[in-house]
Amino acid sequence: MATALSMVESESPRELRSRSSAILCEALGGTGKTGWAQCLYLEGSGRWLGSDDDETRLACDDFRHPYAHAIRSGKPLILGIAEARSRLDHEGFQAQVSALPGDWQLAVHPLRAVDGKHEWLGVLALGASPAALEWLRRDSDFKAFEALLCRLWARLARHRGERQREEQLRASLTKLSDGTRRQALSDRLAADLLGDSPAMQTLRSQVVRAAETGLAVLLQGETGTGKDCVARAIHRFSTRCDGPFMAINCAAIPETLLESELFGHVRGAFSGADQAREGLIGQADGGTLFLDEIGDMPLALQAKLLRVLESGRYRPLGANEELRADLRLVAATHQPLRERIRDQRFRADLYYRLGQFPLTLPPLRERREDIAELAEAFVTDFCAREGRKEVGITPAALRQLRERDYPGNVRELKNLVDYACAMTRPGVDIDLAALPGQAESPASDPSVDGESRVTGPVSDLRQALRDFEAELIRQRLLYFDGNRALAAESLGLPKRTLAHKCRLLELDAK
Ligand SMILES: Nc1ncnc2c1ncn2[C@@H]1O[C@H](COP(=O)(O)OP(=O)(O)OP(=O)(O)O)[C@@H](O)[C@H]1O
Repeated sequence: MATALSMVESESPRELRSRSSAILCEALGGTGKTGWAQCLYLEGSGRWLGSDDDETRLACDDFRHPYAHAIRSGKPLILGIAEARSRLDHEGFQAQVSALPGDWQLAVHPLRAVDGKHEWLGVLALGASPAALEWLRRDSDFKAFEALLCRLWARLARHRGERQREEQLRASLTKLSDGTRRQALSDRLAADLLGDSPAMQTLRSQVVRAAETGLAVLLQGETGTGKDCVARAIHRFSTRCDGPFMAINCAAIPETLLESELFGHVRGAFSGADQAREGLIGQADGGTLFLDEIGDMPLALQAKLLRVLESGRYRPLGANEELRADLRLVAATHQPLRERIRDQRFRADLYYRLGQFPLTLPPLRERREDIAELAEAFVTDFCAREGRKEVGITPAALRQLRERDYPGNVRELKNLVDYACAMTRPGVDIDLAALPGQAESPASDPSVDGESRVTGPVSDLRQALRDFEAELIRQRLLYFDGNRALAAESLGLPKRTLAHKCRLLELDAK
């Protein structure tokens, strides 16, 4: 009963084999010195037998060991150890029996399931004196033991097989659902980060991956490629989405103010600090801190930022105590940070810490196929913003947009489309003439006639250009109701240059 219980309590075929071998060794003579027993298992493919104790593999069609004979005949066999040593020269088998006394015998019992399936399980190898083996074979308990072993083994093996299959299924389901979930997130992201080019698809799936982790993300890309959009998306798709998203442009804030903006200060920390103020690091606790233009951060602050990233601790200006903040950092730059490191203007250790998950945003020139989708979306946005009926873009204008260069990337394209929308009569499709720099094209809007035509025969090119320039600026000023800032922006000119031209051309704002 104790033997049966010990076998029944086995939780795996391997454990059952080990317990059974120990029980048999003991039955054959106590400590194992007078008996040897081993259960070999038939590997899943049915091609070889293996031992739990070592790496031994014994092929079932290799008759240089006795197990192949027992499996082949389906019957137990018995042979003297001395004979086995001289006749059966399989290396693995010889290693098994080399330590057994020559006057012992080896009994091999093929084992198969005793249920309807009769699957082969393995073999039971017993070494002992002929008398001990004879006694064992005659013992009715041994038959019961063998039957129990086969029954339990088959059940455990099947159960295990099912469990493994279940685990595999679960794993593949998880994988599948992970994949499906990520795809769904990527698709959702496509509503904000437009573009169907392979580069944008890759970027969106990287954003989803980055959002899943808590790693610091470094966004690198030219101006206007969408770094700000990506930083916000990473926050929105992360587990921190309910926490704050704090953003700061390190280039836009004077060096002296940047530290207190980031770290905060206590009352009286510096002259004018009549109130304590929490910095952005503290405010971003539980959320995301987005540091734009990180390449412009002064070296002294870089060291302090590194400390925040390494330890989660920071000290507000003038404070004695350190505070803790749990935040994810997303940093962005259009600068080649490696060059800044070479120039010793950026810390290499911070660069590597920031770039735990580096992401590079492709410039628009490398994904021209996205221009049409972007332009159409920007027209739709404009119409919605201005409460206008939705319009399209003519094929000629679209072709022109695709062929242009955009050093300012998507931002430049967006501004251009906004301008073209503004220059087009409501309800009319955006045509070539509405795009800046389209002097020779027919105008879709009478208001831009003056911009797009050089009238009369030209006998003096300089004068014609001056007239054209004056007319163009006059029209723009009219269009923007005399607002020089808007007119200058729409012409890609600094405000001061436009003012200068107005003076030269004797144009007034009104
Ligand atoms: N893939 C995109 N789909 C839709 N809009 C985009 C995309 N990429 C950028 N934009 C738009 O272009 C403009 C500029 O984007 P953003 O500010 O994110 O660029 P940036 O790389 O952060 O620029 P900078 O380096 O100058 O700060 C924004 O209006 C943004 O909404």
